[in-house]
Amino acid sequence: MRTSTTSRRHLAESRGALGGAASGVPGDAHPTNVDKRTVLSLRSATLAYGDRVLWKNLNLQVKAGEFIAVLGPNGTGKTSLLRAILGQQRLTSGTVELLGEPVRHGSRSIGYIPQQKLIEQGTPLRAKDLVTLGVTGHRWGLPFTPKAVRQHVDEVIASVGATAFANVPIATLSGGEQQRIRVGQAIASNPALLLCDEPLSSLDLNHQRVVSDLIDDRRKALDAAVVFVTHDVNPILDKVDRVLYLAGGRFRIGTPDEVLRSEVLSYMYGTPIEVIRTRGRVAVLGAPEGYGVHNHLEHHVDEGRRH
Ligand SMILES: Nc1ncnc2c1ncn2[C@@H]1O[C@H](COP(=O)(O)OP(=O)(O)OP(=O)(O)O)[C@@H](O)[C@H]1O
Repeated sequence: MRTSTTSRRHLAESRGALGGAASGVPGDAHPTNVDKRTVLSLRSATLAYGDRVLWKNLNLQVKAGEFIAVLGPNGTGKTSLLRAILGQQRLTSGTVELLGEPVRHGSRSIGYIPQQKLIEQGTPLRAKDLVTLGVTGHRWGLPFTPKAVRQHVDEVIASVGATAFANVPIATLSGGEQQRIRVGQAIASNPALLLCDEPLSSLDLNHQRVVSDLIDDRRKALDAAVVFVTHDVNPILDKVDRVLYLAGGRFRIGTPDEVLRSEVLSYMYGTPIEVIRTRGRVAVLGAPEGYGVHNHLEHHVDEGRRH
């Protein structure tokens, strides 16, 4: 049985998960939530490109059903973290395990939802073909799709609300419709872990809600863990159990209330940062030039002040 959001939050808080910086304090040193399956485990994980250390001594255990948001400015290594979990990027040191085994490239236990990018006109694939690819993987191209697979694909397509456009060339669909299909493709193999790389970027507010609800529904239905990279936590704030915040070569892990605080982010950025909560949204003000984020959040604060 799944725990409620409140009790899951409580569990996350009781883990005392806040901590971890480039200086080496581990983030998740004492996970006590032993009643749930550990899906993803990073231990003393460090990634450097040459002399440039993106993150160091990162410890993170993610349980089945847990929703983790990965936040931080451009270039801090969020996508590199996903690549390491996907087995596409070797760690400089430390380990990353999926369901107790070292990660390997092409694992069927991971569903990956990439950034929203419009598919080129003329691409011959139908929505249904893309979801079938999520089931058959490397066996794509077989002349014959077994009936059981076809039935499963239909169920997945129905679960993401895409039945009406299942047979339409995907390039002709809207951005929101295409992103539904990508969610369908990612969940088609019933993955234990869903990795989402800014899946809401360039979607309008309505479709951000639709797609984030879809991911969350699938998380609940599959008891899947979710690691969700985003520049704006607000569309998913009500779903997030814990945040991994990367900035300035440092990281912090904890509940949104623990991490999204002025004193925590000021320390990480090395400059005064103001975190404001308004109308259930979070705004981060004062990130230094060059960090390239959060300007859009200031917009939300302005909106709040106008009303
Ligand atoms: N294979 C690589 N070799 C060298 N440097 C790399 C490599 N991959 C990424 N980088 C660099 O590492 C840094 C982190 O990149 P990454 O894409 O992980 O950041 P990010 O936090 O996802 O950024 P954004 O928010 O802009 O998408 C960037 O400066 C990038 O140029």
